Amino acid sequence: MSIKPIEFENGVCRMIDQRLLPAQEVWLDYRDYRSVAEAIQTMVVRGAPAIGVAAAFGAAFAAAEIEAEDFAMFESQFEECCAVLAATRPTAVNLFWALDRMKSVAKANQKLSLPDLRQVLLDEALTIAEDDDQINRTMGAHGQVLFPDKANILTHCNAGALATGGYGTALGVIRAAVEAGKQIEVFADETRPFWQGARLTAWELMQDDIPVTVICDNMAGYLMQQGRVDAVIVGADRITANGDVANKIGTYTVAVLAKEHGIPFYVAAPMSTIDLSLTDGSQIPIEERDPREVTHCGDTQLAPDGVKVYNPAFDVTPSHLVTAIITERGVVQGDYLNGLKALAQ
Ligand SMILES: CSC[C@@H](O)[C@@H](O)C(=O)COP(=O)(O)O
Repeated sequence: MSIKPIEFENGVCRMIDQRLLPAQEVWLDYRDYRSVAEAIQTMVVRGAPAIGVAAAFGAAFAAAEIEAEDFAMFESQFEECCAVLAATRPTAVNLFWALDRMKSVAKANQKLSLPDLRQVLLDEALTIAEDDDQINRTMGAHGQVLFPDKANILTHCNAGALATGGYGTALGVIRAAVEAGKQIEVFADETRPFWQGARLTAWELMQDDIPVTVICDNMAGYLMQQGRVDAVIVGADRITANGDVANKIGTYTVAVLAKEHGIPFYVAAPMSTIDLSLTDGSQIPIEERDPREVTHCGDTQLAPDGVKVYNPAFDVTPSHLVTAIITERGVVQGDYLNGLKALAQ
């Protein structure tokens, strides 16, 4: 069993507030697209696929709020609402993928009455959510064969059930290995500044009784040097046509360390994270977030008042450091340019 961070029932979208985990398990109710946009921006919901699922429900709420006499009028208002949702976070391409899918579905059903069109859009959001869970299970089955029994696996950030429609990408592969009967130990980087590893990965793996040890971000090299890491697996926010991978800040550092120590570095991501419109990682927009995430931990101040802060939320790992990319359509190794293109066809 694994948690689903986004649920929908009786016209209400419920999301577990990931800012409060693991100390408090609070579910928040959403009924309109502006508050969904705020939930994405403030990281109530986070993780590339989960952001896509939330945005799809946001778009469905927007459709329910729009009053229009014809499709042209509906479409222009719908696009404005989708632009509000799209402006929340720039790096994870799943956000734009989900909104584009909702806009295409609206266009394809433009002959429907407004109530029917609203229902079709809500059904599409529900499908995006359900499909994501299934995609992750398929990805897990493809990826778990890469892990030997008794493997110690290092992961960065949270690419688990909490970051998706369910089951997880990187943690989905780990779950699948455990379900296949393998004994797996996980090292979770704490993942400063938002602590996705210490707070979220540790919490969800403990819920499923998968052994996990939290380490500070600067401990990964020491562990690798001691031969205590057999493989690294992470998720992705955007993968470009040549296989460059944007993921949580600090992922690049882990990939360089893995290369130095001859440890395989795997990336697990659904096809909706692959952006073939970008040739390489230098074109990926990198989000910069509030300096307070660096200077404070909750209400505790960690750095002097007024100090200059730089807070990029993601970095790009060049494809030559990536051993394989695991998707629901199969595993690509080496020639990412042709391999990813072939999977996308
Ligand atoms: C399956 S999630 C993959 C990535 O989205 C994840 O590793 C990550 O970087 C999340 O960043 P976040 O800032 O928490 O949204």
